[in-house]
Amino acid sequence: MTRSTTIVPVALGERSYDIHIGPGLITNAGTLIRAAIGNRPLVVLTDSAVADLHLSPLLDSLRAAGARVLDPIVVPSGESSKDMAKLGEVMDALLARGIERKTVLVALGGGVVGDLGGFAAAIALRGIDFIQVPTTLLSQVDSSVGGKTGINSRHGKNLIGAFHQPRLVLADTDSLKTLPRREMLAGYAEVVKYGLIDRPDFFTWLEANGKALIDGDDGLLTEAIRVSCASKADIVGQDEKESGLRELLNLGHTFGHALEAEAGYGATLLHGESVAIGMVMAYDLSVRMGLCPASDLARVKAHLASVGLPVSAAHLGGGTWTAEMLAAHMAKDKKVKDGRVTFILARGIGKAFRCADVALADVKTVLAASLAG
Ligand SMILES: NC(=O)c1ccc[n+]([C@@H]2O[C@H](COP(=O)([O-])OP(=O)(O)OC[C@H]3O[C@@H](n4cnc5c(N)ncnc54)[C@H](O)[C@@H]3O)[C@@H](O)[C@H]2O)c1
Ligand SMILES: O=C(O)C(=O)C[C@@H](O)[C@H](O)[C@H](O)COP(=O)(O)O
Ligand SMILES: [Zn+2]
Repeated sequence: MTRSTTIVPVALGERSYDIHIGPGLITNAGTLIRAAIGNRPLVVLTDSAVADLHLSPLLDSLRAAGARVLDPIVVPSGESSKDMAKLGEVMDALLARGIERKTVLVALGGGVVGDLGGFAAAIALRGIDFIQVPTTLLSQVDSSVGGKTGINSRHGKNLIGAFHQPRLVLADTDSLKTLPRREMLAGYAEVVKYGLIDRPDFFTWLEANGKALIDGDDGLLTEAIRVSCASKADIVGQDEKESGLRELLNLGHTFGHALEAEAGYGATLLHGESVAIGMVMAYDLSVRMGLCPASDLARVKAHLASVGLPVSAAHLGGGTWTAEMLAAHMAKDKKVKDGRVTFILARGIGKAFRCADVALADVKTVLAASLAG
């Protein structure tokens, strides 16, 4: 049986790169990396869970292609590794290995390793190249593409970081076979996001095929990853540094990041879960503002719930969270301009748009409704 690879280009002038999507890419990484960037010293950053599952085949492949491979750097799994202390440890480990400007960091893992590693690469020796080898659905459809890198702060999500594009992305669909179901679902929320932003036909396709792809149907998964990456590449290609259009990729995140901040960046609430709840809130807000048909909110909610994603914040915080607490986090969003948060709202499925003219009272009503379930 042929195991074919799909390539999605990201067109960014001299920072352009390819996203390879398909099976067997980790075992073939050495050849693909050499073809893309030549024979350069490599250092792999990964997390402890991914190291146990996928690090050896990657290192074997890099060495077989003749690369000089420095000792890998392994951080603990999970969102808590996206912090200043861990960044310091990674920087120290990179410098201790004697990296040079031509050394390339290879981030093997989910969005945490990609965001942390990408930021470390952006600042090490004032910038070294990096390659993304995403191993979660979320990182294959979203975080490995587009060059947003960074860490969390006690002031909020991803508040410290840099735009730094990878030189290559290798999304090995075989790696998803070891991914826990909860993580598949979290990644699926970001897949749904693309349908809701501007691809209504994709959302309809997901309504029909979502469950099967989460269950691991290879063909459907590859197609969903391809469409997601193409959607993101299209937007990033037009607005690399988020001066406008790219803000659409934040659908559900203004609310979601507030939930994540309040939850404390741990396993209680995964990023994708917060995005699912946040997208429902964004549609709820759009309906309450008279912008979107209530039937579209119902469709979004029904689909997310049907695959097993959370659609309200009722289960979070043990009844102690308030709309005011969450609204305070939102004031630190990166989309704040002149003190006003730009919200990503929708006129329907696949009709997302940016809106800075939102009343705080409406936002608090939506938050309170979600907390009440
Ligand atoms: N830069 C961006 O554009 C962007 C986009 C979306 C999300 N993000 C960020 O990505 C992060 C979330 O990424 P994530 O959902 O991939 O989480 P993650 O990196 O924490 O990975 C999820 C869990 O799955 C494990 N894991 C990873 N690959 C595995 C595999 N193949 N088999 C078994 N276990 C595996 C990890 O060890 C971890 O425990 C958040 O910090 C979010 O803010 C960034
Ligand atoms: O790439 C983007 O742009 C996104 O907004 C993608 C999001 O899914 C992602 O979670 C991103 O990290 C959020 O960015 P932030 O700038 O709001 O921190
Ligand atoms: Zn996200």
